[in-house]
This record gives sequence, C-alpha cells and structure tokens, in this order.
Amino acid sequence: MELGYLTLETGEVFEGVLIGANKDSIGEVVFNTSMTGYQEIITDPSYAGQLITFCYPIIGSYGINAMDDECISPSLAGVVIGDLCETPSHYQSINKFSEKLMQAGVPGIAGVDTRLLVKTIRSRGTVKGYLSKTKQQTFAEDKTIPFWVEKVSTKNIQYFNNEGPHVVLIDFGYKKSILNALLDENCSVTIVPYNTSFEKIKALKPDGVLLSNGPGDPMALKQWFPEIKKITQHYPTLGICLGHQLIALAYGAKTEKLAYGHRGGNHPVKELATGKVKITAQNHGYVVVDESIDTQVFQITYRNVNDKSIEGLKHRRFPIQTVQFHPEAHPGPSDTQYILENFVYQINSVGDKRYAIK
Ligand SMILES: NC(=O)CC[C@H](N)C(=O)O
Repeated sequence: MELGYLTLETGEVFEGVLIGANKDSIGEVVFNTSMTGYQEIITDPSYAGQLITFCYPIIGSYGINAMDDECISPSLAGVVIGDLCETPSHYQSINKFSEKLMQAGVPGIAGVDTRLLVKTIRSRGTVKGYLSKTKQQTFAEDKTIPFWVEKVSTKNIQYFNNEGPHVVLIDFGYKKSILNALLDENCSVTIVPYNTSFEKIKALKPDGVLLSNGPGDPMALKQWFPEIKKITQHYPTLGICLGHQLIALAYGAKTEKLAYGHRGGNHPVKELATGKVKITAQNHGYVVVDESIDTQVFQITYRNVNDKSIEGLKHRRFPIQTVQFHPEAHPGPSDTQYILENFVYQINSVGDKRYAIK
C-alpha cells in the first residue's frame, strides 16, 4: 500500500493510502452523509469533477453488485474514505469497492481522518483538493471550469418502449434510477441530449418532459434557458435537482452556491401544503435564491428543514413541478417516490386519458 495525500487549497494536508486508479486528481472536495449507497454515489454523474468524502466510517462492506450503477462511466474526480473493507459480504456482491474504482479509472485515498476533513470543509466551505502521492505545495491558478454537463450527457437519442405515456428525459447527467422509475410507471421514455431544442422535442411528440439531475453550476447552461422555458410551457414537466434549478433560472430566478452543499440520504424536507416532513436523498451544491422567486408565478412547495432553503416549486398556471431533492431515491430513502408517480398521473390527467392510471 502506497502512502498518499489530499492537500486542500487552504493548506491542510490529510494522509492516507492510495486506492483505485493510479493517478493524481484535482477536484472540489465535498462530503456525503449517507450510511449506505456508496455504489450509487460513485456512479452518480452529478458528482463529475468532485472528490467525494464519505462520512460513514466503513466503505466497501457489502461490495459492489451488478444492478446499482447509476451510469456506465463514472466521472467523479475521486473518493476519500475512512476504513476500506476489502472483504465484502453480501449475496449479490460481485466485486470489491477498490476494484470497482480501479476499473472505472477513479483514484481514491483510504485511512483518512474523514471526521476532521468534514469538520474542515464545514468551517471553510467547499474547497478544492489535490489527491496525489506527494503533498501539493501550491495550487495552479486554473480558472477554466469544465462544462461537465456536455461531458456526461448522451450524444445519441435512446428509446425505451412501453405501453404508457411518452416521457422525454432531457439528459443533463441523468441517474439510471430516474429512467427505471419512469419505466416502472409504464412510461415510454426517450432520452435526449441536454442541448435538444424545443422543435426537436416537439417532433418526438412527448406527453411529458423530465429535466434530469446533472453536475456543475446550472448557470453554465444559460444559453438554453429560453428553450427550457418554451419546453416547460408546452408539456407537463418535472425537474429534478439540476432540472429544478434550470427551470427556476429559465423563469428569471437566481441560484447561489451553498457553503458546503447538501449530500446524503437523511435530509429532512417539509411539504408546505401538509406540514409533513419527508426524509430525502440529496446531492447538490447550488440552491434557488428565495427572494428571486416570483411568487405570482411559482408556489414554493417544499423547504429544507435545516436551512429553510427552497426544495420544490410548482407553477401556478402550467403543470410544472420541480424538486431539489431526489425522488428516485437511489440510494433511498423512498419517502418522496410518490413525486414521480404523481408526475405520471398528472401527464395522464392533462393528456387525452388514453392510458390507464395505476
Ligand atoms: N444532483 C444534481 O442535479 C446537482 C445539481 C447541481 N450540479 C448542484 O450541485 O447543485
């Protein structure tokens, strides 16, 4: 085992042993508080370019299975973990965590005092980190921010036929479990690249449109806001995470970066209509700014219980709903899975009622 270092741009150095792909890596150091679901997390395209620190102390204990990948080629910058388990025990396990990283070309560092690292990020805010065999003395001033959505979005249109309503899924870096949730609801799904125009989407004759999650700053997609607005005005629409932010921006709202983001499977969110609190899966660094919402146009439907930030919106005239959290719940909890079911129900009620409602 070779020693390695995670150097933060603020100067702190964390020592550990290198695991996974043998390469240096630079990325935004973020942390995730989920107690399970490391496989789904490392394959979630929304983490593109980020170094994920797992708060849960042991990673790898139930191995890697054949079903839970969220994408084919993981795009995260690397992982930072406490204890690495190299002897997984689960009847569905086909691989070890460290082998999965190696195969995916993702570097990592284990044996790190992740509790101290998370405390550091919480006091400093999200910082850049450098993962390497050596301690990094200085950080090169690299001002170019990759356009991650373009890197992870599909290049080709993909079709999934089913008996139910036809949903166009705009891929900003979609998680496979969003597609699976739609297929479970009997939908036909067409996955299209992030930059598909309104006219092209219209030609596909959708019954509804879903704007997916995805990596990076939503403002990187500024030039597409007018198209997004047009699309949402023509079809029942659901926006998830980045999709939620893009719809808010397309209607003139603003987004801002959180100090250290919301990432984990235990984030409480209040449904304002009922006062009920749902425990949600989250993974985002940006939020929609409260004061920037035109409340004549959008109703705020959900709020984060911890910091009161906006977690959901509903258009007052058009059938548009958005959520900042992840209703596909992969990894869980599944408290808000009904949002995807309601979306399909809404498509059926808005449409020509051809389809039986489950
Ligand atoms: N999961 C997502 O869609 C993340 C959205 C966006 N990239 C953010 O960090 O806020």
